[in-house]
Amino acid sequence: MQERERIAVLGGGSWATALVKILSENGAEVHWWLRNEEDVQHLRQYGHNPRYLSGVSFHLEQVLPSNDIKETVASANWVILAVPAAFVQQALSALDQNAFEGKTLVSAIKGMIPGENILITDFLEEHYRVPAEHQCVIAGPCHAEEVALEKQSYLTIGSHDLTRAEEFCGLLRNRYVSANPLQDIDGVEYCAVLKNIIALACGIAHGLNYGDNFQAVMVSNAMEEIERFLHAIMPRPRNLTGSAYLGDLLVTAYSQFSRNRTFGNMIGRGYTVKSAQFEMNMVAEGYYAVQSINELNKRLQVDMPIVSAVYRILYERISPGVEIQILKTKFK
Ligand SMILES: NC(=O)C1=CN([C@@H]2O[C@H](COP(=O)(O)OP(=O)(O)OC[C@H]3O[C@@H](n4cnc5c(N)ncnc54)[C@H](OP(=O)(O)O)[C@@H]3O)[C@@H](O)[C@H]2O)C=CC1
Ligand SMILES: O=C(CO)COP(=O)(O)O
Repeated sequence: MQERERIAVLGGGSWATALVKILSENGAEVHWWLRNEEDVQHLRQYGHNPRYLSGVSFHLEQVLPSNDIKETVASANWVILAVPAAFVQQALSALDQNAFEGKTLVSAIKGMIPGENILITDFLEEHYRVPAEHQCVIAGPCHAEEVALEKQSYLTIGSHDLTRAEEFCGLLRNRYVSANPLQDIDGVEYCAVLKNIIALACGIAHGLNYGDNFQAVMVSNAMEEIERFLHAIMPRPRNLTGSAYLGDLLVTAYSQFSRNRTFGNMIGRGYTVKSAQFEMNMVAEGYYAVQSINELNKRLQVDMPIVSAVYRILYERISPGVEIQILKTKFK
């Protein structure tokens, strides 16, 4: 009999929960690290994550929840990181530098390490010596909430090593998930970071009562902004209309499930950053990412009017109304 794949999933939020569902239902043995002891106890007793996608049931012979990150990582060949970027350093702090030796690391994170302003894959290479070719990223337009409902979804697995990416695609594919490999790992990682910032801008405009006509122009201008940034930081031929680029931007910009759009909408309606964060109970990666991209762009000097507007609104307390009014004059 073929041995089961052993996969570690690190993180207890919506995306980690959705990934555990897909992987365990496909027959893998999933070692699942959650930071909260009570959540682990609840999962062990009832087979549900009490706080995220709580309607999803897990078979406990295949899903092994734990608070012990060392043991969780040591038990698996594949390690999936699904913690919001801002908490990655804290989450991994109990692990030593060689903890990931011989394993494939898969980042499901759409964010950057704040302060260091680097991608997750670069962080893993620099701090945990994980070679670039041992890494994958999960990209594509896919909300955890729709995975829970088993709605048709598409994922793109980025990796320098296409064989490894294809192997991981095989662990994900099922009745409602299609998965395809792609070599542009840095491009999809940066694009995922940027689309969250654009979704904040879309939410802000919606909160200010701008309509679909304006948002469509915002999104098409955003695609040009993303293209300029990618060309400056990681030039290579890529098809930006692909679902891991344009598709991911569209789902975040328009979906009712989008954390970033929801957060932006609250800001547009006059909430402070603190009150919007308190109200949401989930993490809008774009809030942290806009600071990193703004910092990187001091060197690159790419023309990024939407990203700059979001930065000024969130970090310099410039009025959302004023910033969107300025953008209005720049769009065509
Ligand atoms: N949700 C989605 O559909 C998708 C998400 N992603 C990406 O997945 C990553 C994880 O996001 P997602 O699952 O949505 O997260 P959620 O917003 O659903 O949940 C927030 C998570 O952050 C944790 N958290 C909050 N505050 C802290 C803190 N101070 N220290 C440590 N952990 C904290 C929470 O832990 P606790 O519950 O213990 O408070 C919880 O696990 C992000 O990079 C996101 O962009 C990618 C694709 C789809
Ligand atoms: O990246 C995501 C879906 O592809 C999730 O981010 P949002 O919740 O902000 O849309």
